[in-house]
Amino acid sequence: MSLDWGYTDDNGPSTWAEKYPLAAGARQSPVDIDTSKATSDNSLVDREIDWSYPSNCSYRIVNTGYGWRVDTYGDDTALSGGPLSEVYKLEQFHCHWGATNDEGSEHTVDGKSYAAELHLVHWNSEKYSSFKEAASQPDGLAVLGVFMEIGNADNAELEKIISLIPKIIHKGQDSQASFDLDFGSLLPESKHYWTYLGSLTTPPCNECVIWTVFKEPITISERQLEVFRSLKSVGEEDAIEPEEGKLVKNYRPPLPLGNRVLRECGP
Ligand SMILES: COc1ccc(C[C@H]2SC(=S)NC2=O)c(OC)c1
Ligand SMILES: [Zn+2]
Repeated sequence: MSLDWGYTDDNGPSTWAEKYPLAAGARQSPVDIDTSKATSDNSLVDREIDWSYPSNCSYRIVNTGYGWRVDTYGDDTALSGGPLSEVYKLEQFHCHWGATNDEGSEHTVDGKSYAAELHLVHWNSEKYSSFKEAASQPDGLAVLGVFMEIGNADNAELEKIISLIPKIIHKGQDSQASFDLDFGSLLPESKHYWTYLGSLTTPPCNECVIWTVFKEPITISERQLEVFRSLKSVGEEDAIEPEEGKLVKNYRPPLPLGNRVLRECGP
C-alpha cells in the first residue's frame, strides 16, 4: 500500500506539495538558522520563556508510522512567555532522526545538522477550544525544538521512553505508561533560543507554529538513537523482509526563511 507521503525518494518532502499545497507556502518549517541574520529583541528578554510540566503524568506512546509520539494529557502543563502572548498546553512530543549521526535534525544551524531533534508541541488553549482548531490558526501552536547530539552517556529521561519502544515496533502499536517524566530534563539547561513563525514539518504543513529552537543541544547515546531506528513504518500484518520498513529517516530538510524575521534570546 503506497503512503500518501513519507521520506523516501518517491514520496518524500520534494513531492509533498503535489497533495499538500501548503507545503509550498512562504512560512514553512524547518529552516536553516543563519545566525548572522538573527536579531536580538529585548521584549524576549523581558518575558522569559517559562514552562511547567507535572512530574508524574500518564502517557501514551504510539508508533505513528513516521516515528514515536508521546501523547500527554496536557491538563496541568503550561508554556508561556518569550515569543508567546498566551499560555499554551503540551499536547505531545516526538522526535526526528536520520540514518547516520551527521544528519537527522530538521532545523540546521549555519548549515550544521544535529543527529536528532525533539519537538514538544503545545497549543494555544487560551484562545482556541481544541488542539485541532488551534492547528488551523497562525498562532495556534508553539513547538519547542531541542537539538540532540551524540554523547557517551545515556539520557536518563529519554531512557524511560526508549524502554517502551520494543512494545511499539510496528505502525499503529501503542503502549500506556505512567511514569515520572521530568520534562525539564528533556530541555537544555540554557534558555537561549531562536524564534520565528513557521509550520508543521510534515503534511498537512499548516502554517500555525510559533517556533522556539533552543541553542544548546541535549545529548543522546548512539545506542539510544539505534533504538529509534529500530522502529518500523509498517504494521505487524504487513509481510515484509525483516530489514525492510525500518524508520531510519524522518526529517524534512530546511525551507527558505524568505522575508521572515529570525529573533534570538540570549547569546
Ligand atoms: C495537525 O496535524 C498534525 C500533523 C502532524 C504533526 C507532527 C508534525 S508537525 C511537527 S512540528 N513535527 C511533526 O512531525 C502535528 O504535530 C503538531 C500535527
Ligand atoms: Zn516534529
